[in-house]
Amino acid sequence: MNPRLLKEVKSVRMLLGLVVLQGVLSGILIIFQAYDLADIVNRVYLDHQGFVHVEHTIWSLLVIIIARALLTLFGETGALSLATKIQARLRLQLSQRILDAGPLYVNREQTGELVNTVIKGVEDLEPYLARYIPQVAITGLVPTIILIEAFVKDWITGVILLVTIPLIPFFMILIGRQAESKTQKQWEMLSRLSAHFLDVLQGLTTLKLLGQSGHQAQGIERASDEFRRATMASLRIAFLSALVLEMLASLSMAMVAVGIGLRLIPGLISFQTSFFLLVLVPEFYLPWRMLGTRFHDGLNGMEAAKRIFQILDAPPLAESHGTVRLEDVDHPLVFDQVSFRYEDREQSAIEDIRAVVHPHERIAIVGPSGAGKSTLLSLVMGFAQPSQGTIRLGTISLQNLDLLWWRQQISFLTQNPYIFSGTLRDNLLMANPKASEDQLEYALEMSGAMEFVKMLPQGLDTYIDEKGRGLSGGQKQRLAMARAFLKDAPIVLMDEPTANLDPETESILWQYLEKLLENRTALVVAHRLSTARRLDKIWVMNQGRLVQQGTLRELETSHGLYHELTRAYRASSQEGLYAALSQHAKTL
Ligand SMILES: Nc1ncnc2c1ncn2[C@@H]1O[C@H](COP(=O)(O)OP(=O)(O)OP(=O)(O)O)[C@@H](O)[C@H]1O
Repeated sequence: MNPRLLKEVKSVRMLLGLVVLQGVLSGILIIFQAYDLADIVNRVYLDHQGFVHVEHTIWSLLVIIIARALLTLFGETGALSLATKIQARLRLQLSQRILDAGPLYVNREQTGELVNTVIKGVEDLEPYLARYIPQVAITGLVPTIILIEAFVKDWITGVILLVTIPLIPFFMILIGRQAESKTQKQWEMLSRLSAHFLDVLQGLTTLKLLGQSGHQAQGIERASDEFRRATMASLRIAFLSALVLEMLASLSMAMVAVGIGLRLIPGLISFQTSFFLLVLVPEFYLPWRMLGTRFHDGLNGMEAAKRIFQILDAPPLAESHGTVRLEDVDHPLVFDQVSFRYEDREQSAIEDIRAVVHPHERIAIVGPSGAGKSTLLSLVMGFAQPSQGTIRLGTISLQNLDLLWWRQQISFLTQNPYIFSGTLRDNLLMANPKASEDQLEYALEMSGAMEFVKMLPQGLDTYIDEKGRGLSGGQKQRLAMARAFLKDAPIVLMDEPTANLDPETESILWQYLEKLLENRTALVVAHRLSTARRLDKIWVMNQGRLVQQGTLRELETSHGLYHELTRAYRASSQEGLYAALSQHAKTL
């Protein structure tokens, strides 16, 4: 068993103990049941005794049957509650883990596959935890008790049982190995199918415009066909296993029956003992047969457990666990030889950045695609730790700061702000749950969102669908800005929030953004030169390095990269800016 899952199971060992105890008690009752049954048949058919003589045995049989039914009921409930307890805890741990790991981790993983693991994977654990695990313990105990009883009653039957039983686990292991690899394949195929489907959903607009939706439908069909084949292959193994177990158990039972029959005719064994043994022997093999079936039912869970613990135990993308909280953030933000490399990349995304952001200074970061601008912001937000060097607030390394506190000091505006399903009010209050109605109104006014919120039928209580469907890009940006005003954090990070908007909306929004940036420290990834010009200083990045920095005037008068950029920008479009930047950087 997966050692990590074992640890989880151990945490509910009391419950597991009760479930196994129920199985064992039920097994012991089977012996009494067989005994009563044999006694009744013996008295009525062989000794021709009347009802009065067997009445108490019939009552005893009835009590045993009812007791076994009750035990089964308790056992089932206990096993299910054992499984749901572990499942609930794993679901919580997984979501916590994914939330803690942050956006860089989620970007790295395939979202569809993650969803599949958290939802279906955890669900698949139920048959494994509730049925297979208790059955392992029951299979170890019940046949042993029956075996001892068989030896006591008739040692020849005992020997036959003892000799035939190892064949069953032997074949189970043999077939089990095959089944495991087939189930692994089945799980991979399902994950691929989920990931593919989610990919298609998220990229539907692009696919439609590229005329690729038909092609993708074929892709889904292919993935689904592969999944079907993998499922059939694992089902074939499960059927084969059931067949082999059934055959082995039947053959063994036949051997016992022949052995008893041969001795019954010459009177070497009594009828009652023979009947008792014949009723009992199938119960000896039953736990093994059930173990086989439950093993196959639980295989998906075993496979899912591997992936679940892979996620839970993956090295964190380095959330820090510092505890330092400062009075305020009016200290320089120092980048001291900062480098960062993504785990699966050879080249560093950030290379030896040395710079200082003074309090209330507003920095524009420019550079071509892939220069490392977003990664730099991620490092500041603590989504990952530098591979080398440190980022410090004054003298304190970000790693030593209490991350929760640090993130409270930061507002982040992106190109595509996320609006959660819920009311507009819910969305705004996320930034400051204690905000008063006045503060909400102020934030809406300051971000220019009031105008359109007023027009909505239910104002702030209007329900917004997933991802802010029904709102324009500019409206979403205004709401994001309102969140930033509400949060009132002293540091603002932006990944140029107006980059996707038309020039007119952009210039209106900037009137509000400038108010937001007043008296705050800001790092703004600028995709437009006009944005860069609005801020105090400009950092020019290329291939992870900070290749130039200074005020607009300094950069314009120096014969550096920025000079090239502005020339290119004036000569053509913003694409020209970045093309020139890349070209220039290569010659540096
Ligand atoms: N999650 C990730 N895993 C692995 N590599 C990544 C990841 N995110 C970014 N990178 C790589 O790191 C480098 C820097 O990327 P980054 O997104 O920081 O650049 P950028 O300057 O913000 O680009 P853009 O302007 O296109 O957003 C790139 O080479 C990119 O491929």
